[in-house]
Amino acid sequence: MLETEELRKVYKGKVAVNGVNLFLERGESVGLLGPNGAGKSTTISMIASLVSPTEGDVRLNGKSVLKNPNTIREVLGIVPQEIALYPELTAYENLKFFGRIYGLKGKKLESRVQEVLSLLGLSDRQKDIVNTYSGGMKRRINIGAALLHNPEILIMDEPTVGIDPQSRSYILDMVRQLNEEKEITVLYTSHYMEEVERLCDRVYVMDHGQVIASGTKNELKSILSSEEAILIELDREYPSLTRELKGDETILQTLETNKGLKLIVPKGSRLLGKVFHIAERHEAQVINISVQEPTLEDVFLHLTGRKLRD
Ligand SMILES: Nc1ncnc2c1ncn2[C@@H]1O[C@H](COP(=O)(O)OP(=O)(O)OP(=O)(O)O)[C@@H](O)[C@H]1O
Repeated sequence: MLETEELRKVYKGKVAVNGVNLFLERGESVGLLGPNGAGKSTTISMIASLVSPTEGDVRLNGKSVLKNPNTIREVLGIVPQEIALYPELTAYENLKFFGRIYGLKGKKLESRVQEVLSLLGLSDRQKDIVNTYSGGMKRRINIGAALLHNPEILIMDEPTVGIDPQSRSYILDMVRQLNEEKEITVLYTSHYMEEVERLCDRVYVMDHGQVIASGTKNELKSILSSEEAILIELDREYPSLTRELKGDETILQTLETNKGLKLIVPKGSRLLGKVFHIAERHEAQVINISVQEPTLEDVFLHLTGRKLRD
């Protein structure tokens, strides 16, 4: 349905996107995962015809979007990272304004605004000015603005950054519902791997302007079929213990987490006992120790040597 061909963007000599090939089949929910600065926003801005590529093209049902930018604007809803609303207008007035931009009028506009408000769970608050809303509610209206014209494809640029857990959960459920029930094709950009794991059938992993891996979640995780993670929860930080584990040749990677340490080890290496013993030697108080299957975060770490969020 939608594909990019060797998309490239250079800003004043700096390469932001470097030969990206993506495709989306109708009805799919696809994740675009990568750290800050990976080139995700630039890629989707080119897909939406908001930024012109230095090289490459975007094709919608086989036709060049560069040559016919209006074709994509009609079928695409794009949710930008920044809130783009009029703070002194009510939610209802904002949505009416955006609906008119899409050419909706009269009863059709009114009923579509009410449908979208209900989908957003904000019908009760529609007469309140946007300035009085929480960050999460503003985000929901921002999403609503992209849905008014009933798009076939929805592209979202990190729609849950910096909002409360309740709104986050609401947005994730809503995106799932739009994809599964309304059959909207979704491209979901995020640096939260757990969101991509929850929402998306297929994932592209981007870093430094390039796609470094792609596939279904299981395909990506199978990259790590020879590894597993040991999670150690500690009562506090133990720098000398961390140093020793980082220097241990049988441990592939040692990462500090907010609760303790995560060790990537060869599968079946039975290092649990040894790790426990080392912790004991450093008089570390172990609250919990467990073995975990790889996550998409681990896949990213394996491919780049870095965490998704630094
Ligand atoms: N308008 C611009 N002018 C110059 N450089 C830009 C511009 N937009 C993006 N860049 C640069 O291109 C690179 C990719 O940025 P982009 O915003 O696409 O990444 P991202 O993966 O979406 O990251 P984030 O999650 O922080 O938005 C970055 O190095 C960024 O500084």
